[in-house]
Amino acid sequence: MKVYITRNIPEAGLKLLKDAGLDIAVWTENYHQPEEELIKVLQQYDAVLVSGPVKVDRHFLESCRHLKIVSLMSVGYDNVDTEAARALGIAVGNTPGVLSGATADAAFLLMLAASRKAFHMHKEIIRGNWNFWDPTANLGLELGGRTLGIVGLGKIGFEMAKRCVGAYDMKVIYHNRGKNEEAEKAFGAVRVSFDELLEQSDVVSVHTALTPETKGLFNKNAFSKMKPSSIFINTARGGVHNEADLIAALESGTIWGAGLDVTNPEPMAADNPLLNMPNVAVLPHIGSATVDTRNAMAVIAAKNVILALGKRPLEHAVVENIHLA
Ligand SMILES: NC(=O)C1=CN([C@@H]2O[C@H](COP(=O)(O)OP(=O)(O)OC[C@H]3O[C@@H](n4cnc5c(N)ncnc54)[C@H](O)[C@@H]3O)[C@@H](O)[C@H]2O)C=CC1
Ligand SMILES: O=C(O)C(=O)CO
Repeated sequence: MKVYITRNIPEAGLKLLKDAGLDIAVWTENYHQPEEELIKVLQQYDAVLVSGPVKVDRHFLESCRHLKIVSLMSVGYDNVDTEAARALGIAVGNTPGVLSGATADAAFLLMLAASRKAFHMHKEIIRGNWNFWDPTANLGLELGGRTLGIVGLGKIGFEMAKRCVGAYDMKVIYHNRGKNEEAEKAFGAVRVSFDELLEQSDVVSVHTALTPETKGLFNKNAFSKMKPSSIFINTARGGVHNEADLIAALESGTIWGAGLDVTNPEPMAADNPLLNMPNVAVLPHIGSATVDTRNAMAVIAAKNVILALGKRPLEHAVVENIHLA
């Protein structure tokens, strides 16, 4: 059986695949393989491990209907047409849980960096602008006892709440599809409407999946309901906020600052105005990028491939394997 990997993955995952006797090939070029070329290559493979931003749409899936599994090395699956995969009998796996702590760390880092203008200060030193200690310059915001509003309180949102409560005793409110009893018990988190969350939060941190309902959720209307002293954090997907509206909200002082690990498009252009705003911190989608987490993600993604090819249920399924033994 042959497995194609769309971008090199940690050795722990490769080893599992090799030890299972699978024949593997990895795309190692310094650019993403063009979609049509990838589809052509995949005609020779039984499974694909998607370890990069590949658009697994209906055209892709119909062109690769022989695949037993699309194994994502990510928890997010907004790049996959899951309805088409289900209809075509192609299993889809993902890697939830193991990346929650690392991604919440990135959200926490962005919150602190934006609140103290840290990335901007770093650039100012490089520019030679560290002149003197000024009692009225470079002032940031403190987080102690403030209100954290989490939109999408699932696994990563929970870890973010844990950090903010532990470090700053922040009050947690949340907006979610369902009640999160564990968070209510652990942090006294209170479920509120989306508008209440916007109006009451000092920090709004987004942790939902990108879906038709959450696409562009943070637009001019949403930002207008936030406090002028508030900070917007997005480590979910860039499509959840409208970038032009975010820039306008920051420029007009409608909100105070922002921290982004995800943008739309990715990569962000080097001349994007957000990169020159003092109260904004941007990272290049590195939420899950720690050695331990990427190893763990690679292992799950590899296991899902092995399970699908062995006609067994996946460890983590977005679309379950219908070809069970
Ligand atoms: N920056 C990065 O490197 C990473 C980003 N992510 C993103 O984070 C997202 C969340 O991951 P997890 O916490 O593991 O997922 P999860 O499924 O545990 O949590 C998502 C939460 O959002 C809620 N939700 C979904 N639609 C909603 C809506 N319309 N309104 C309110 N709440 C809604 C769900 O009920 C759930 O509680 C992923 O889908 C992915 O896009 C994940 C990992 C790394
Ligand atoms: O897992 C995801 O969804 C990511 O964005 C990368 O870890």
